[in-house]
Amino acid sequence: MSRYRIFNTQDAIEYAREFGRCFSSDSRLSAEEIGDGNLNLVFKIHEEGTDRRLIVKQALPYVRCVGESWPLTLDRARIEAEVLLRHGEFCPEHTVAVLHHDAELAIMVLEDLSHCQVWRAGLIAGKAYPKATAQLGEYLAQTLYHTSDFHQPSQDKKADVARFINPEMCEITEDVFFTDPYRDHERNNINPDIRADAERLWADRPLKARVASLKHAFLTRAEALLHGDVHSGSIFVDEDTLKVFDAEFGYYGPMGFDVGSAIGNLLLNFCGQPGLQTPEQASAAQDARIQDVLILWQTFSRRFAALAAGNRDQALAEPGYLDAFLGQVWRDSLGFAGTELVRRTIGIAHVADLDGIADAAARARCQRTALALGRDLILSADALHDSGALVNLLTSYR
Ligand SMILES: Nc1ncnc2c1ncn2[C@@H]1O[C@H](COP(=O)(O)OP(=O)(O)O)[C@@H](O)[C@H]1O
Ligand SMILES: CSC[C@H]1O[C@H](OP(=O)(O)O)[C@H](O)[C@@H]1O
Repeated sequence: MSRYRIFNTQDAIEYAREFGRCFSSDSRLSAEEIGDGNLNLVFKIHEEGTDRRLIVKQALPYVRCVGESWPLTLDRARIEAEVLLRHGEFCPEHTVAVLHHDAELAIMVLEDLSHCQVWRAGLIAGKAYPKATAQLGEYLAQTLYHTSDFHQPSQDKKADVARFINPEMCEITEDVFFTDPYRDHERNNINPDIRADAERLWADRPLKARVASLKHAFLTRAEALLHGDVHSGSIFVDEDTLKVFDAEFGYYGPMGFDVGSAIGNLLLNFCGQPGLQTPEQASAAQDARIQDVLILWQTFSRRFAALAAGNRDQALAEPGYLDAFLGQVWRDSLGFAGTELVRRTIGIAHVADLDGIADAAARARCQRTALALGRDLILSADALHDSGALVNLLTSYR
């Protein structure tokens, strides 16, 4: 019989005391449930009179934001813990630390990062984190390179592809990223003011053909162990720190999906700026987001190339191949970034960068920008040969 049960705050306190190994036995602990994501319970445990804190995260047997009508595998908690541990081997400075996990209870104990801010909230508030995009590029290069065939021995990699197969979570992405937003589906969440724009997208056959090819890449290309949902709400930052968390969608997939999700979320913030701040502030923030995208790609691609210079596979080390491969990752990233813009605007899961805009007319304008830019990125990914071409495209949306 399974030991699984849904935790309350008292269970979380006892669990943290036993497995967190940082609280003294006679200390008084308090807990609050702080989960604001779509899927899980998250408890913050605090030792009274000290600054010692831990996080206890537990998967529910269903999608939290929908309810018990959408059952969901508990194995996602094992995957999340194991992806974070694996990414932590290669990039400990930018991966949240997993202190303990238990697959049967679908639970993990994490370092507490509440001294940092969720990046999305910071970007919406107009805060600058000058190191963040280079740090994220470093995280992506380290984790994607070290779990790819450029580094992993072939048999080890295939065993890991099986270990991280994650079919149920991938199916969610396959549906909510690549399928639902391109047709009239009950799971979509569409602002009535932009319904006509969504309907135009549903009739756009060249666009849907490109989305089909991106979905096909997501279904078939096991290039590296992805985080699987690198959005700005899955990243904590402060002036010096960047830490990625929430990796339950991890699996072996195309690298451009992680890079593109990160770029897409920077661009969602770019699109929301005219509705979030004064025109002068919005203009400066949009410049900053364009720079962020460039720095992210530059750091990722340069670090990846430097790591791959020492790669083990003689055939993959053939001169010219690495450049060709990174060119493919660039094109994939732009396409996947486009699908992130579209799905966060009219699909099931939205973002505060757009939905948080108070004025309804401004919100609709920014959502239209996100849809149009998303469409453009998907359709023109193969023609945007370098970052200069991307800057020109983004500048035309300012
Ligand atoms: N390690 C952590 N430290 C501090 N807060 C955290 C930590 N992990 C999660 N949280 C908080 O809990 C929220 C939900 O966590 P998340 O992992 O995104 O859940 P879900 O899997 O349901 O999306 C985050 O937005 C953040 O506020
Ligand atoms: C019904 S799952 C939709 C959506 O939820 C996940 O987001 P979060 O990290 O905020 O929990 C993921 O992006 C899924 O696509």
